[in-house]
Amino acid sequence: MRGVSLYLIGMMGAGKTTVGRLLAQQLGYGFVDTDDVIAQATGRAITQLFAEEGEAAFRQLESDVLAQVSAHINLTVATGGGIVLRRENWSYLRHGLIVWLDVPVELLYNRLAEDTTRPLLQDPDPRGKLRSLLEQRQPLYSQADLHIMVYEGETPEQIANRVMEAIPSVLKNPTSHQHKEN
Ligand SMILES: Nc1ncnc2c1ncn2[C@@H]1O[C@H](COP(=O)(O)OP(=O)(O)O)[C@@H](O)[C@H]1O
Ligand SMILES: O=C(O)C1=C[C@@H](OP(=O)(O)O)[C@@H](O)[C@H](O)C1
Ligand SMILES: [Mg+2]
Repeated sequence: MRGVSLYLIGMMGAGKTTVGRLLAQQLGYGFVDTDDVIAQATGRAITQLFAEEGEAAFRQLESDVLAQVSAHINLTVATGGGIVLRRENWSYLRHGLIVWLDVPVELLYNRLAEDTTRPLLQDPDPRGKLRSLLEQRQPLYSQADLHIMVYEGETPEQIANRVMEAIPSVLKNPTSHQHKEN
């Protein structure tokens, strides 16, 4: 990887935080979760931030955090599912290798049905909400460097292993990141 950071994108519940942690261990990288950084910096949980400041304020914080994180190498970064929405965020994500964890809506729903920490899913029809969010975001997620389809029953370890195996096929030519060696 030569220090190139990994950015995990995908829907809420896709496993970015869980798989990202494993990938950081395997790569010997640091691990950053943009939601955690925001929560620590503000002293407020994501749900509380959405309720008190609104989504727009959260998105601004998210961009600010991503901008700072993208200055570093040797990181695995778990992003929030909506990071793809702002165009400016892509210029930061492109500092590293972008991996889309693509998980079917039914699986996302099963994982998050009892979860109260995703404010956007506090909706009378959470399954429909997941579907409409995915429909809106799919064209954005598909701009990732690596598309990992996740299947029912796969463990986080198995998914992390598949990401590791797929990385060499898309690793950007190091000469595009660094000066050519003489
Ligand atoms: N491969 C998996 N199989 C089963 N459950 C998973 C898997 N990956 C993550 N989870 C669970 O799904 C939920 C969402 O995972 P998380 O890593 O927080 O996703 P994200 O950060 O993409 O929202 C958590 O409860 C987590 O334990
Ligand atoms: O999809 C989204 O817009 C969001 C996803 C969440 O992160 P995860 O993708 O880690 O659940 C969190 O950033 C916030 O609740 C908004
Ligand atoms: Mg997460």
